[in-house]
Amino acid sequence: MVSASPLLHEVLLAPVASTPHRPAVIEFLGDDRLRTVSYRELGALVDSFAASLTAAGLGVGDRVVLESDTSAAAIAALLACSSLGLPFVPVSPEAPDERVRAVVAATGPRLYLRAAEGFREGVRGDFGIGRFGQDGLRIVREPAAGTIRHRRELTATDTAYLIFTSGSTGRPKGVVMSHGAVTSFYRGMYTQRIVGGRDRVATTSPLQFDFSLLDIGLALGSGAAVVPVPRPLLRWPRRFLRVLRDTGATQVNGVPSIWRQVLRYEADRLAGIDTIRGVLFCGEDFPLPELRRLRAALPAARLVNCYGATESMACSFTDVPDPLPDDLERLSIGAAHPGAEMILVDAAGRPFLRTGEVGEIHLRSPALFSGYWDDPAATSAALVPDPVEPRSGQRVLRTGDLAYRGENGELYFTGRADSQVQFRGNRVELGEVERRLLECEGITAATVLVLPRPAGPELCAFVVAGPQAREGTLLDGLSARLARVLPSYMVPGELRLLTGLPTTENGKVDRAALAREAGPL
Ligand SMILES: Nc1ncnc2c1ncn2[C@@H]1O[C@H](COS(=O)(=O)NC(=O)C[C@H](N)c2ccccc2)[C@@H](O)[C@H]1O
Repeated sequence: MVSASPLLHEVLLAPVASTPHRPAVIEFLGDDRLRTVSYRELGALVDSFAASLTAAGLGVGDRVVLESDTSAAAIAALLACSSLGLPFVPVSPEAPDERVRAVVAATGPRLYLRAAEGFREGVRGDFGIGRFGQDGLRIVREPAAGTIRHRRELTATDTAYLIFTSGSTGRPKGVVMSHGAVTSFYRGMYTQRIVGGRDRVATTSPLQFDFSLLDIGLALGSGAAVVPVPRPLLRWPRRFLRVLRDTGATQVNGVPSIWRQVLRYEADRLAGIDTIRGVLFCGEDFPLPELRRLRAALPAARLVNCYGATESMACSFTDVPDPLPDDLERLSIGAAHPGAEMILVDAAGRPFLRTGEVGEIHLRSPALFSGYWDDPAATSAALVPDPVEPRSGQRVLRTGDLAYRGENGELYFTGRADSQVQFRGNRVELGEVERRLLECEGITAATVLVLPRPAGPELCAFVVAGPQAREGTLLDGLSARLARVLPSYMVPGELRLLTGLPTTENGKVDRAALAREAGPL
């Protein structure tokens, strides 16, 4: 039975009472060593951390920056914050100083919690400093005296966490998620029956990316175990697979890029790990040639395409068709999880139900964010009047994502509204060019950008070849093949073959890095 509580820690710690001895977190320590933390032990750690935070004088609403990768102690720290009404703000140990400084400047935390010894020299402020680990949470610098807060009881509307998204444009935005929003999303997720009490959920995303919070909620709310995959090992296919095998992971969650090198070099070794029975991915399109290779390596696994934005954590879970039809053009993102609804709205702002017509997805959901931290303008641009009944006072999330409704009633994501570019007087959907490139023999991943060139902007394609491709001749005739399926203005003027695509800290293709690498010719 999944807890109906609107508070994050109550939902995720429910198994402490029902299955205290089951593993809550299984940590890979390397060299065949694992550390298992039971639900009872996790609960005790949460209580210990909460006592330390209370003793430090923190009160409801005080922000706590949490710098850590996912671990039993980090999960205990975020649950301890949750139990005291302290919004936690996760940042990665890999995050550059200036990004952490921006988050600290924006949120004014009372406390900066760090897992590892040592401390960033470049981030200063009048916040308190604490360190936490398996043996407890230690305040090494007292937080400054707090403002008087007239709060004692936690409610569903209190803030559980802030996630700063790099945002496709400029200044990072702090997505404010309430307890009620997160637990509403979790309850919608649990209806999909993705994992059960005996599962082990490998999580590969950094804690600053809410995919990690989905994984933690998926596991703990189901009485399963979280298996944090050490981030440095993700770069080495054999080491990544070694973690999955040695921990007995049954569910592996991550963005599509975590599979790129595994599928290119170690598909057979992946196929040999027969404990894996589910994969969930999100964040961007999973290139279909790679998805076919994943399906071939894990024929019995349930593959779930999870779509959504940090402003509602996510919103749909759609099983990948099995078998994958040969002529499949794109994956479905289905319909929103129970309790939420995706509406398509046309350019005039009118909702429509017609099939085959592209509209912008607007999300009606109890899991919507409270707003962007300290940014009312961006908030009102994202939380817009319900297009079905604007007079109702209801707000929906304007996602910026484009999709059409198929004959089966399911939605098909076609790209972001801002990835539609005007190119040589024509409207080009870069995702469409990428999709056509992926249909070409031997290409397993592709990203297309418009880059400035002396003779004017140019469509530049960056492609990755599959293991069998003859790289020497792969690009030959590629433009000619594309010209048969794309209008001439959509055929990239530049084609580059790469061994991999650069990714952001959250694991998505890093378009800015590609643009820098490609630089002005
Ligand atoms: N399955 C998809 N196919 C294709 N494009 C997608 C997909 N999931 C997102 N996206 C894209 O990514 C955008 C959201 O980006 S984000 O705000 O950084 N958040 C995320 O990417 C992760 C998201 N919070 C999440 C966390 C946990 C599970 C699922 C989703 C969406 O608006 C889509 O454009």
